[in-house]
Amino acid sequence: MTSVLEARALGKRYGRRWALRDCTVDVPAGHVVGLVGPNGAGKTTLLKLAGGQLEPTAGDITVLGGRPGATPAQLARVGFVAQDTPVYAGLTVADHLRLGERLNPRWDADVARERVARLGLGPGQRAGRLSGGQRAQLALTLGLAKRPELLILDEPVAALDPLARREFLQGLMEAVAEHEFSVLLSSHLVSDLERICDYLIVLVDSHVRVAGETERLLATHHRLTGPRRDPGRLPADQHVVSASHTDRQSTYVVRTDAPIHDPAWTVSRLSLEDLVLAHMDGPPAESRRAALEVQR
Ligand SMILES: Nc1ncnc2c1ncn2[C@@H]1O[C@H](COP(=O)(O)OP(=O)(O)OP(=O)(O)O)[C@@H](O)[C@H]1O
Repeated sequence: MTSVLEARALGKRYGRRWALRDCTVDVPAGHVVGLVGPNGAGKTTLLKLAGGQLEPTAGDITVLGGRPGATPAQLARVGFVAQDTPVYAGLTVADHLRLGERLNPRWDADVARERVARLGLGPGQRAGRLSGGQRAQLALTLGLAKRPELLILDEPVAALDPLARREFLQGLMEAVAEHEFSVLLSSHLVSDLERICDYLIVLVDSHVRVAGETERLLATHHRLTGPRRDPGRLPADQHVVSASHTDRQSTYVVRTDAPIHDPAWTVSRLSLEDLVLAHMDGPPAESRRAALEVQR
């Protein structure tokens, strides 16, 4: 199956600072992909590289098998809704739909009209007078009516109240079920991502910390609690994601494909939020086994 997003050693540098570095990831098509990470981790940078708004400084990126933004045909296959729900304040809802139709060769006018009617947006209303939630819905409508194979959404629900957020995500999921396209969206709200995403990418400090199908990630991450133990004494196939210790007790989050039989450990599953937080908290991979020594 074609990859929706394939990056090899991808990097973007602003001046001397890397916003994204050594990013290697291969996401199969047909997923709703959540991109999560702390402020400044490089999420918007990765999304803009995927949308063709930025050129890489290093490495390669392909989206749906093509170079992002390289040709009009490639541009037509990818929808991009930027972080600040970009609509034109002076234009009406109907103006936006006309503009969308003019600019997008695969424009689906029925989808646009039906969504606008369902949302109760008046065609004559100016976008500048809409609420934040309505503006987000209008931007989503434009993205959906473009009928992309991949829809990229940069923090689409950040400004929305919980109800508007739920409606927005429901609308997105209904559209995905109906038209079967891939979605790549960033958010700080892991509970929202947990509801709608079946694939997750965690970015930390401009690097991909972990990526994979959420079910698989949940099945291969475990919390181990037991008598204090040095990370060097864990089996080699247990990759330490995060660790904390008291004088007597150690708690590890580990990633492993193998079952854990050690009777010294109490083993528990993680929620997706715990899993994300463990990766965001944990030291970089190269220093994880030395983590206990550093803390002493
Ligand atoms: N145009 C720019 N010029 C210089 N530095 C930039 C520019 N855009 C982003 N950066 C820097 O690149 C890094 C990654 O930024 P990016 O916006 O991709 O992060 P993010 O994960 O989307 O953050 P947030 O969650 O806060 O939106 C940050 O350190 C940021 O300051």
